[in-house]
Parts: sequence; structure tokens; C-alpha cells
Amino acid sequence: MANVADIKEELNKVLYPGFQKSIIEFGFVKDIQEDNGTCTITLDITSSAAEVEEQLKKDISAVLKNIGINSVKLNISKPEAPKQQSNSVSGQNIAPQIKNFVMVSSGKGGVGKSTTTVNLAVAAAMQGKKVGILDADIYGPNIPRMMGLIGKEVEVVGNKAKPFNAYGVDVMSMGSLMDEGHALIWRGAMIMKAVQQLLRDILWEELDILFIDMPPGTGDAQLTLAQSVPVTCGVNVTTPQHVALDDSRRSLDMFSKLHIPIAGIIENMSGFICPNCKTESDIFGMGTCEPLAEQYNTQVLGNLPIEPAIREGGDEGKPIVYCNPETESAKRYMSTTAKLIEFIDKVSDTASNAEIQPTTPPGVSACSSSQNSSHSGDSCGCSN
Ligand SMILES: Nc1ncnc2c1ncn2[C@@H]1O[C@H](COP(=O)(O)OP(=O)(O)OP(=O)(O)O)[C@@H](O)[C@H]1O
Repeated sequence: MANVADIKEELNKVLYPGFQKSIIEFGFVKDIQEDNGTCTITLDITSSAAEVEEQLKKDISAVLKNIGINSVKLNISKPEAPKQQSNSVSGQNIAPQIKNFVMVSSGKGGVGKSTTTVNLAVAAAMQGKKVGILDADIYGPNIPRMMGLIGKEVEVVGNKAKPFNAYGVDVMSMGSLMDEGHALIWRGAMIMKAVQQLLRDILWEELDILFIDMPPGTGDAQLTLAQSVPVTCGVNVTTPQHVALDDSRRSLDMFSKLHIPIAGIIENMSGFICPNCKTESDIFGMGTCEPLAEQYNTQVLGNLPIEPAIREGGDEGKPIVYCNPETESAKRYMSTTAKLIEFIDKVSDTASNAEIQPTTPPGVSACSSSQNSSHSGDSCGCSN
């Protein structure tokens, strides 16, 4: 009858799949028990792949048969398989301390994307979340003004920059890192580097949600972001006019191509609330985003009216949702944010960027068709 030493000798012949060393040499065999012809082996392996486990079972049974053991019980402990999340085989995440990344996009400029980002972020902080805003709108970084941070110096710790904090929200903007009024001509590779540095070289604390204010359109910044971190979901901001909705479609298509779950559309400048009589009137149209949302199997997260206090809040660095919470707009920002958080909670564990691979060699723009193009506002190379 075979004893534990005999069993160990046989197991020394079992190679770990894909390697030239045995499971004994690797130290994977943690325990061997022999009881009346039944052998119980405890293995601690490093792969979560089912094929590895199957192969080991086959090989161990085969070698033990040689010494008359036909009944083998294997207890294999292995690492948990990584969770399949939304959107790279690389699965890059250069800012793992942040739980959720929300990409705020718009098909075109001037629809209120930055205003919306600020108020959503402040509202989320007011609802108890640890929140940050990354202003990646390199062509028009407006977040410092809207958060009352104009003229504030960036604090550098070691070789990293510390985010500002305003209204309970951590904030960093390209605008705070560039000389004021200094316009840069951004090329594809520069954009990619800037977006990555804003994630990697900023001392972001542990956050529940990082809201990312993207440049308008669908270009290098969007693709780089999706390749660098697992984006939890995307929010599209639009105005209700049909011309704006056409641009929004491109933005929503981009989310789909990048496997980013669409949290919803925010219809901004949806009706006008008169500051005097408080009546709401239709200016650019209202409710036109519902069919668009249906088409993309998503929802309208909220309708924000044109309210002069929203613009004033932006210009003065006093977000309406925090500074004028009694206004209709502030209430709508709060309910829109609650809906967004509900969506984030639903999809949070599924976000990944494992399928998004660089489409061009490092240093070359992934999206621009020409390396010399300075601003590829609406060219999404991801589709090529
Ligand atoms: N609902 C609103 N009511 C009143 N004013 C608004 C509203 N939304 C945005 N605005 C104003 O419209 C202007 C453009 O807004 P904002 O800068 O947020 O747009 P944007 O889409 O981020 O633009 P860009 O992409 O060009 O940076 C700002 O002056 C802002 O205060």
C-alpha cells in the first residue's frame, strides 16, 4: 500500500501546466492525506484558469494510478477570477484608488457640459459621496472659474500635484496647470499624455466618483481615458435643439464603441424659468431627448432649464446646487444626481477597459487621422 512519501514522489512528476517545474517544486502541494486507498491532496495554485485545474486533476490521477491509488480527492484553492467589467485585454487602471469614473461628454461645445459636471459633482458630494472633478477639457478648461478656484496656486508634493478642494469636491484642471490665457495647440500625442498625467500625476485620494469633464466631441482624449481607466459610465449633455441632438448621437455612438455603459442623457437649457414670475417657457424645445434615449436604450437623467442663476453661479464660482439649493434648478440637479448614483451602483462592478487596445503605436495619435491636426473635435478614430 502506497504511503504519503510514495504519493509525494509521484506528485513530483506532475508539471505545473505551462512550466518545467513540478507542483512539489513550486511548493503548491500543501497537504497529503492517505486513508484506506483514498488520497486527499490540498493544492494552493496561482492561476484562476479552469483549464489549469482540469489539467492538474488529470495528471495527478494518472500518476497516482501507477502506485495503485484509484480514488483521489483534490482540494484546490486558487485566486478569484478577475471580475469582467464594462469596457481592455490590458485592463489598465492608472488610478485604482478611484472607484468610479464618470465621463461627461457632449457632441459639441457650449451646451453646458462643464456647468452640468460641476453641479452633478457638488450634488453627489452633498449626497454623501467622496467626489472629484477632473477637468480634461483642454481646449476650454472652465472648471476652475466655476468652482471659485481662479488664481489659486497648485500645491506640489514631491513630483505630484495636490487637487484643490471646493464645496467638498477635489478638483484638478488643465487650466490650473497652464499659464492663464496661454493657448496651446494640442496635437494627438500631447492630448493623450495630458489626460494620463491628470490621472497619474495628481494626488487623487480614494474617491467614490471622479467626474471627468471631457473636451467636446469624440477624439483622442476620450479614447485615451477609456484605455487608461475602466470608465464606469458615460453621461451625455445636450441641448434640446435637433441640431444638437445630431451631434449627441456621435457622442453616444462613441460610448457604445468604447463599451462604456450609458448612464443617460441630460437635457440642458430645456425650457426657460423666468427669474421674475418663475413661469417656465419653451425656448429651444423641451423633451426632445426622450426618443434619443430610447434609441440608445438609456434614460433621460434630468431636464435642466435655462435659469440665469445657473450662469451667474458659474461665472461667480458659486455652483447653484450648493449656493441656491431652494431654486428649481438646484432641486433638479439633486434628483438627476440621485438617478446617476443609482445607475453607478448598478454597473460599478462591471466596469473594465480590457477590450480597448491602442490602435496606433505609442506616441502617435490614436484618433486623429493626421498627426498634424491640432483639434480633431468630432473625429472618432475608434471606429476606424
Ligand atoms: N441651464 C443653464 N441655464 C443658464 N445658463 C447656462 C445653463 N447651462 C449652461 N449655462 C451657461 O452657458 C455657458 C456655456 O456653459 P458651459 O461652459 O458649461 O458649456 P460647455 O458645454 O462646457 O462648453 P465648452 O465645451 O465649450 O467648454 C456658460 O456661460 C454657462 O453658465
